Amino acid sequence: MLRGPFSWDKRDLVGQASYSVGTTTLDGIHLENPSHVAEEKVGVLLLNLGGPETLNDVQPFLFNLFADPDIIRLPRLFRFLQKPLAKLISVLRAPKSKEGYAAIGGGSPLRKITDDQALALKVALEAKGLSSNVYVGMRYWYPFTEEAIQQIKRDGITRLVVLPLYPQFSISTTGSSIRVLQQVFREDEYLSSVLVSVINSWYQREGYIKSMADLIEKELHSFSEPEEAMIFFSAHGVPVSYVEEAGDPYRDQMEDCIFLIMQEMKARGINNEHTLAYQSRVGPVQWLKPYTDEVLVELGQKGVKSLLAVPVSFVSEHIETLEEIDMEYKELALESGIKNWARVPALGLTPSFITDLADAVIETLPSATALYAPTSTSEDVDHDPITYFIKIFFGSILAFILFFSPKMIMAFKNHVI
Ligand SMILES: C=CC1=C(C)c2cc3[nH]c(cc4nc(cc5[nH]c(cc1n2)c(C)c5CCC(=O)O)C(CCC(=O)O)=C4C)c(C)c3C=C
Ligand SMILES: [Fe+2]
Repeated sequence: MLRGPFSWDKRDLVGQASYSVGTTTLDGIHLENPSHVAEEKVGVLLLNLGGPETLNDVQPFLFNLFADPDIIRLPRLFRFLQKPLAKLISVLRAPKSKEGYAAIGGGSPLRKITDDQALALKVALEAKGLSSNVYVGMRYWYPFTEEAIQQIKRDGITRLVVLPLYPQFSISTTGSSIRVLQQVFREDEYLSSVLVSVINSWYQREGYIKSMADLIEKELHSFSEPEEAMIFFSAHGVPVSYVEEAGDPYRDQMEDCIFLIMQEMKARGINNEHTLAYQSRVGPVQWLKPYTDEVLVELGQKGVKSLLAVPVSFVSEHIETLEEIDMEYKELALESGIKNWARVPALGLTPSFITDLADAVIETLPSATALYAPTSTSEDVDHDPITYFIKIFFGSILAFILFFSPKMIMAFKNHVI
C-alpha cells in the first residue's frame, strides 16, 4: 500500500518510469493527487533456490531440482524421462549431498536467511516511504514460489516487483523461477491483471558492487600482508552448453561483475591480483572453466601463499560456501601449498546491500506491466499416440544404455568426475 510522500503518477500505470520521493520529483514528473493510487497494494517477491531443512528433505529436494527442465535440459525426444531420471539421479546423489548438509548442521540455512532478508528489505522500503508486503518464493523447497504467489493473490497485491536473489542471470536460476511465475500468472485471471516488474539481474548496481568491495577490503585485513593475498572469486558453475548453445548470459555477466568489483577495488587503491573460477559441477557434462578445485592446485604449485576466497554468485551463506568452500576447498588449498586462507562472507543482511535492493525495487516499480508469458516449449505435449509410443520405446532403450553406465552413475554421485 502506498503511503506518505512516496507515490507514482497515473502515467506510470502504462509503463512510464517515473516516481517521486519526498518533496522532490524524479524525471521531472510532478507529485500527483494520491486519491487514484490509494487502492494500489505493492508486493515484492524474492525468488530463491530453497534448500532442505532436514536430512530427510535432501532426496525430495534433489528430485525437485533435477525434475526442473531448466536444470537438466533433455532433448525433446527424452523429455518424458525427466521425472524418472530426476528420481534416479536424486537417489544416487542424496548420500553425497546428505554428508554435506550434515557437515553444516543438518540442513540448509537458506530459508532463515532469506526470511531475514525479506524482513530487512520491508523495513528498508518503509524507511524510504514505501509500504509493501515482501514474499519469499523458493524454486525447489518450502515456501515454494507457487505458494508465495497464492498468498500474493489472497492479499490483493496489485503491483509486484519480482526480485531474484541471484545477482547474475542464468537460465538455471532466475530463468527457471520466472518460467514458473509466468505459468502460474498466465493461468489465473486475477494474477494476469497484476502489474509486474522483474529485475532480471542487478550485479552491475553500484550499491551491490560497493558492498562486495567493502566485504573484500575488510577481509583482506585479516592477512598479515594484505597486498600479497590473491582475490579468488569462486562462482557457481553452469554447464558450458547453457552459455554456448542456449545463450545463457551468465558467464558474460559474471566476468563483467568481477571487472566492476576490481575496478572499485582499484579506485580504493587496492591492486591485489585476482582470478575467477567456477565451482560445484555435477554430472557428466563439461561445465564452465576453469574449475575452482583445479585452479587452487595450480596456484599452490605456482607458489601463491595467501588466498582470499570470494563467493560471488549468491548472496546468502549456503552449502556451497559453508561446506564446499570452507571445508573442501580450504583443505585442498592448504594441501596444495597455500599457507594463508580466508573467505569473504556472503552479503546476507549487510545494511548497504539491503538498502540498495530497496532502491532497486523503488526504481523499477513504475515500469510494472502485465506479465508477458511466452509459450514454453518445455511443456509441449505429444498428442499423437503413435509418436508417443515410438518416443517412449526408443527413448527408454537409449536412456537405459546412457544412464546406467558406470561413468554416468559416478558422475552424479560425486561433484567431480
Ligand atoms: C547462481 C547460483 C546457482 C547456479 C547457476 C546453479 C546451477 C546449478 N546447480 C545445480 C545442481 C545443484 N545445486 C545445488 C545446490 C545449490 N545451488 C545453488 C545455486 C546455483 N545453482 C545454491 C545456492 C545451492 C545450495 C542450496 C542450499 O541448500 O544451501 C545442489 C544440491 C547440493 C549438492 O548436492 O551439491 C545441486 C545438486 C545444477 C545442475 C545447476 C545448473 C544446471
Ligand atoms: Fe546449484
